[in-house]
Amino acid sequence: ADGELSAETTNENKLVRPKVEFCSLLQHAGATKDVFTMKEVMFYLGQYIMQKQLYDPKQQHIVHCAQDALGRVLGVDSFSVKEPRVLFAMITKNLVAVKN
Ligand SMILES: COc1nc(N(C)C)ncc1-n1nc2c(c1C(C)C)[C@H](c1ccc(C#N)cc1)N(c1cc(Cl)c[nH]c1=O)C2=O
Repeated sequence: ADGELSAETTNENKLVRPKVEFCSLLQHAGATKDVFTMKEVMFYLGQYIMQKQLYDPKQQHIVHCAQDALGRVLGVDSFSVKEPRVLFAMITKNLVAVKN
């Protein structure tokens, strides 16, 4: 059904190449390469969010990113970490699949 996460997207071993601005954001979180697995993308984004404390102090599953490069890259002012479909949809717009 539409809105279903494609197995492709959520396959954490899938190799992807982040677009330029997204890649510099991952590098800000410590990444040192330009091809990642989806699992690595989620790890570095998670590190970025925690390091910059972008989560809401009260509702910690909400990430506020309107004033941050993350918001520009994902195209939203805030999101919930409890919405995998929404999250993967925003993230995959910034990735190009790597043919291997
Ligand atoms: C604000 O978030 C948190 N705050 C706290 N505090 C104590 C304040 N503890 C844990 C989390 N937290 N929960 C989840 C995640 C985190 C951290 C690593 C951001 C990750 C995650 C979420 C969003 C992106 C993006 N852009 C990347 C990774 N995540 C994941 C969500 C999905 Cl859909 C796939 N993989 C994940 O790791 C979760 O469920």
